[in-house]
Amino acid sequence: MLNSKEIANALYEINAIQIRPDRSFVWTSGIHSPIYCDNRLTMSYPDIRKKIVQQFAEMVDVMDEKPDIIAGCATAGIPHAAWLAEYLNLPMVYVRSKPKGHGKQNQIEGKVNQGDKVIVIEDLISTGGSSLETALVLREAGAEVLGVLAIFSYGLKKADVKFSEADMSFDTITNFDILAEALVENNEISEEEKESLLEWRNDLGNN
Ligand SMILES: O=P(O)(O)OC[C@H]1O[C@H](OP(=O)(O)OP(=O)(O)O)[C@H](O)[C@@H]1O
Ligand SMILES: O=C(O)c1cc(=O)[nH]c(=O)[nH]1
Repeated sequence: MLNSKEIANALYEINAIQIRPDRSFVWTSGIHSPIYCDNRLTMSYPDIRKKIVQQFAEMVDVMDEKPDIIAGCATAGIPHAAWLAEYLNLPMVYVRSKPKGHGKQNQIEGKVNQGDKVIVIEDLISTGGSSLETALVLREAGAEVLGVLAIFSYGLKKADVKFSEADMSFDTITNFDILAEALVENNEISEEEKESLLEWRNDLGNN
């Protein structure tokens, strides 16, 4: 069973979550945010990264189709993809955000054959732009992308829309609603501050 709350609490405990009410965090999409979730820190905690891999493995286990390859989304998805590929004893590739400007000009590093079934691993989904792009690059290369799995999602409606328009599925271990509740339980934010963060997210998702 997915342990969404345990992973949300773990992110809080390793200080992966920072709050700035002045919205001075700038996301990759250009959005100015009052919160930043730095899942890269999980690399430094073997117990937590092992739990994350186990959660991903459980998600793969219940999928109708099984992957031939695990793909990492550059850069923060790459280590988790590597650990999952190792755990499942599967080949791994990673996908750059754009083709390399020298050498072989690759965007996909590693070997993907026509028709290979691939699962994309990402650390976090905000607007979904980065992970969906990774999945589409693999699809364009002839892979059958079974879906995107990520540690965390903000639950923005625009990400849902984007994925559904591309006929791509995604799932995450934990999400913003669960994290916000964990922050209240840990006395990091008040119930009112939680409501205000959720309202900010809901407004953002619809714009
Ligand atoms: O869903 P999105 O709106 O695309 O946002 C999420 C992306 O943003 C972060 O990556 P970042 O661009 O900071 O690069 P990194 O992975 O190299 O750290 C994160 O790791 C995701 O890849
Ligand atoms: O959208 C982003 O760029 C983003 C948000 C966030 O909370 N954490 C992160 O690593 N990236």
